[in-house]
Formats: sequence, C-alpha cells, structure tokens
Amino acid sequence: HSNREMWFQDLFPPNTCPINAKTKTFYGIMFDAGSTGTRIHIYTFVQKSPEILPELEGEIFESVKPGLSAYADQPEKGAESVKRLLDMAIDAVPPHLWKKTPVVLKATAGLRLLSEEKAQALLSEVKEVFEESPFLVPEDSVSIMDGSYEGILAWITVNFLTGQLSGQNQHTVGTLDLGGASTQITFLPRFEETLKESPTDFLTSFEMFNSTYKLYTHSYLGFGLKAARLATLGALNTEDRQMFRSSCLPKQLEAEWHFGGVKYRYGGNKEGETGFKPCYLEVLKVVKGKLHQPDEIRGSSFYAFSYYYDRAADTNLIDYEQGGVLEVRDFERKAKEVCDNMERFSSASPFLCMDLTYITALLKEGFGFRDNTLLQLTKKVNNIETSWTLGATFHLLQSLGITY
Ligand SMILES: Nc1ccn([C@@H]2O[C@H](COP(=O)(O)OP(=O)(O)O)[C@@H](O)[C@H]2O)c(=O)n1
Ligand SMILES: [Ca+2]
Repeated sequence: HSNREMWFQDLFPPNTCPINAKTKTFYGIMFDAGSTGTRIHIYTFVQKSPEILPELEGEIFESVKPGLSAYADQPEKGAESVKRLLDMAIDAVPPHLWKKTPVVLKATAGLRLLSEEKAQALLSEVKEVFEESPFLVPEDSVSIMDGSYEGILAWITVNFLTGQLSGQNQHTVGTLDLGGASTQITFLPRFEETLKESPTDFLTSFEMFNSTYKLYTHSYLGFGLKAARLATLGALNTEDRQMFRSSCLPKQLEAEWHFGGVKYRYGGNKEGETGFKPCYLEVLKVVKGKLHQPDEIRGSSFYAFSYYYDRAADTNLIDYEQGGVLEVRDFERKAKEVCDNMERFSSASPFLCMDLTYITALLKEGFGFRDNTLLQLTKKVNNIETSWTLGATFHLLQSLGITY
C-alpha cells in the first residue's frame, strides 16, 4: 500500500502527515515447498506506532506445480520454478525495502522422502537463487522443516487468524492438515491425561506472542493423500514396477502416475470386486493401528484444510469459496456414494473413491474421531491462507528482531 502513503505525502509535508506519521510498512516472504507444489506467500505488515504490535495487512499468494521433489534429478530446473515466483516479490515489495525483506523457503514431506543427496542439491540451487536476489537472506534460509514445526506453525496461523491468541478468553482450536506426502494433527491438550499418555515426542512447548503453548503435535510421514494412494496400491517402498491394482479404482482403468520423480502404473480390479466395502478394507490396512489416538480429541471439533478441503469441495460437500462445517460421517457417506457409483464419477479423478475412503479411514480408524466430530473446513480466514507459512513468518520476524 505504498500508493496510499504517497497519496498522503503529496498533501502533507512528511512530518505532519496525520495518519501515517509513524506508520511503518514491512514485508516477509515465505516459500512453502510442498510435495505437490511450491507456493510463495508475501505478507505485508503495518506498524502504526512503536508501542504496539504490527498488524498483518495482507498477503499475496501464488503457486506452481509440480513441487520441488519432482525435480529430484534436475535441481536447476527446480530452482527456476522458485525464481519465477520470487520475481513476483520484486514487483510486490517497494525497492527501498528489498534489503530489509527476509526471504525463506521451507520444504516439507516431498523433500523429506528424497535421498539426502538429492534433497541437498535442490536446496543449494534454491539458496543460490535467493543469494542472487535483492532480498535479505537470513542464515538457514533454505531448509527442510521439521514435521513437528509444520503442525505447530499451522496451529499458530489458524488460531491467530481466528483471534484465539489475543485477549483473555482463549478457546484455541485443533488443526488437521492433509498434505500429499504427510499429515499433521495439532491441538492444545486440556486434560492432564493427554499429557501423561502421549509419547513425549508428541508434546512440544512453543513460545509465541509472549505466551508459551504446550501443544500435542505429530506429523505422519507417508500418510499424506498421495503417499496413501501408493501405500494402498502396495507401491510404496518397493522397486517393483508392475501394474498395481485396487478395488478403489474404476474396473477398466489402466494408467500411469508420476509422484516424487517416480513413474507408477496402476489400474482397477478388472475381474474382482470394486466399491466402498472392499476399498475400505484395503485402505484400512494402511492406517489401522499406525497412529496414536489421544482420547480427548474424540468429541472436540477441529479445523481441517489442504486435501480435506479440496476433496470436500470437489464432491460438493462444501462450497469451494466459502468452505463449511462437516461431520466425519459426511466423508464416509460421500465415499460410499462415489465408490459404489464409480462410472457416474468417472469424469472426476479416478482416485476420488480411494481418496475419500482414505480420508474416512484416517479420521475414524487412524485418529479415532467419532462419526459426529465436527470439522471446520477453511482455506482462508479474512482473506489470508490457513497455512503454516504465516506462523513461520511470525517466528522469522521474531528471530530477526524485526518484530513480534
Ligand atoms: N497454501 C496452500 C498449500 C497447500 N494446500 C493444499 O495442500 C495439499 C497439498 O499438500 P502439499 O503439496 O503441501 O504436500 P505436503 O508436502 O504438505 O505433504 C493440496 O490439497 C493443496 O491444495 C493449500 O490448500 N494451500
Ligand atoms: Ca503442506
């Protein structure tokens, strides 16, 4: 909003400008290198006076596909996709603030699954792109993020945007993130039991906005939606490149799929069974007994985003723009409808039945949610993406002493 400032400055000499006299605008650039895409978030903050915390004014968001991990064997090309997004920031941030604007990229599950060597090659190419840009490049600006931070930072974002981290009555909400390669669950335990019964590495203390939060969080690597497809097909962690078949796919289907730089062949059960029942049994093998089930979440409601949101919107369970509130059983109802009528949904993704069935099994048998657990599906709050990137930007500005 530099235009607005200038508009005032034309009318008033610099020191008498009535509203913007002490107003300081600054920016933070955060890249989300996810397993299915790379995204840039350019946040604008306004500090109205030195005594009060700056306000988040807006966000510019753009994304590209595929994600960095698809360039495992061409790291320069991967870095190029980052550069194209970074060029947007050159236009968005006023030149006199470039040097003060930090730029950071954090990669998630896609890079966690690559070999150390391939991941490092990608990260160092990206680092070079950053170094060549006019922005502030902090130490450790390009890295793979720890899974526990991914959950915590998304929780911070959602609870900040919904106003739960300020004021007296804090009723924080738990968050569910379903990515391509990993999935996160995060909440603030209210019961002593939860603290006692959880594995210690599921509990993390985190300081933000002068408060300490002891959160329950875990990132399950390999339990993202796309990784779960491979696990269901039996194609995960095997060198075998046969045709993988599933009762969750349309009978006559035979196709190819690229994920994490690997090509897979998959198809339907030509002669065998298809539909919700056999599909659920297949998917159950992937989740049953694999996740920790904290008792206290069974009845509470959660914010859910990423693939929970996308698949709910794809099947008209929610409005794509508005989001909405669902019960866990709504996903099951929709999974049955799609899986038992695959021909009717054949114009959609061939994986729609498998995806909805996986989401159902993950929620019910994985985390142990009840059928009537409420899920608030949200993509944006006040026009800001519900992504871990905002929490990460707060943390970054805090560590650089810029603010927060
Ligand atoms: N800013 C963002 C980033 C991802 N997503 C969603 O996150 C899912 C993909 O997850 P991802 O590519 O970040 O994968 P992970 O690396 O998190 O496993 C898709 O459903 C995207 O639509 C989103 O809704 N908004
Ligand atoms: Ca993600």
